[in-house]
Amino acid sequence: MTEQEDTNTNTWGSTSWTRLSSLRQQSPLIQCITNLVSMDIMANTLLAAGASPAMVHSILEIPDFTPHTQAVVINVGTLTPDWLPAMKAAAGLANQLGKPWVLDPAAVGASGFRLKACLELIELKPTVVRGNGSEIIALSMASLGSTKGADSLHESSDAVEAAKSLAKSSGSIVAISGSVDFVTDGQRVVGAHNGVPMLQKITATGCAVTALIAAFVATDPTHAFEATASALSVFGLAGEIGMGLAKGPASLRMHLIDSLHGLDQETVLQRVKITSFS
Ligand SMILES: Nc1ncnc2c1ncn2[C@@H]1O[C@H](COP(=O)(O)OP(=O)(O)OP(=O)(O)O)[C@@H](O)[C@H]1O
Ligand SMILES: Cc1ncsc1CCO
Ligand SMILES: [Mg+2]
Repeated sequence: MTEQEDTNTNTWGSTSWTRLSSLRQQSPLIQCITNLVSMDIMANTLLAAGASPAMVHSILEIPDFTPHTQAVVINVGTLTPDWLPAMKAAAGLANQLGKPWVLDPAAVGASGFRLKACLELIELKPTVVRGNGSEIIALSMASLGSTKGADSLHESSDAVEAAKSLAKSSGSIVAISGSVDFVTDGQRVVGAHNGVPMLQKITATGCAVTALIAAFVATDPTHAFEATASALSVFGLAGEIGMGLAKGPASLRMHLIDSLHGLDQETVLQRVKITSFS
């Protein structure tokens, strides 16, 4: 994999700023069917960015509620059999209504039950799939493989070929988080370089950035690739600024949310770093 000359950095800065400002103006409603660990940080990340989160996951509410949303996030991090029908109903309805939906295959390699559920959800055509390196490899190979629960045993760069193959077979944009966050549609590959390693020491930051991807895509569903890379970069940038103020993971969590809320145009234009790979 070769990194390309950095000529598009300014374009990506302005793309990221346009997406973040649209998000703040439009304040899209994002339905989150997510794991029990992630609910708080996911809702707070969406609010800080300018979106409206709603943790609505009963199958009885989906026919009334999902049509009013601008995007849906589905995360299998604490999946039990009773939640799966609601996830499928929401994903199916989003698909039918032409709304973007994003899958987070959290800890997909942990069990056959989770893997089968994720493969069934992929059949419902997510707009974007975002996982860490181990999750994308497990999902792409449809195998339990090496995993450490919700944490990754792989570098994100180890999963790029798996991500390209998953993107081609599913038609989804696939994103891998890690030291560089890669995004591919099966042909193009870009890497978002923003972020700090300490983000891994706060639970569910990956889940939170998946929800931010859904919110960015909601503001421009026809450019899901660009919106996904922008969301990953903006979240990483908020982490970098937050890290400058933090003493450890707990205060980083607070400063991450504050920094996302306070991001301004100059900072985004200057510091977003997204490059192309081939
Ligand atoms: N080594 C690293 N350097 C910089 N940023 C990182 C690094 N590893 C992860 N990140 C960032 O941390 C955030 C979470 O990514 P991670 O890959 O840890 O997700 P995850 O494993 O799915 O997390 P979770 O399951 O806890 O939600 C992303 O914004 C990612 O860019
Ligand atoms: C710790 C943990 N376990 C299942 S989901 C989750 C949150 C990070 O994905
Ligand atoms: Mg995860």
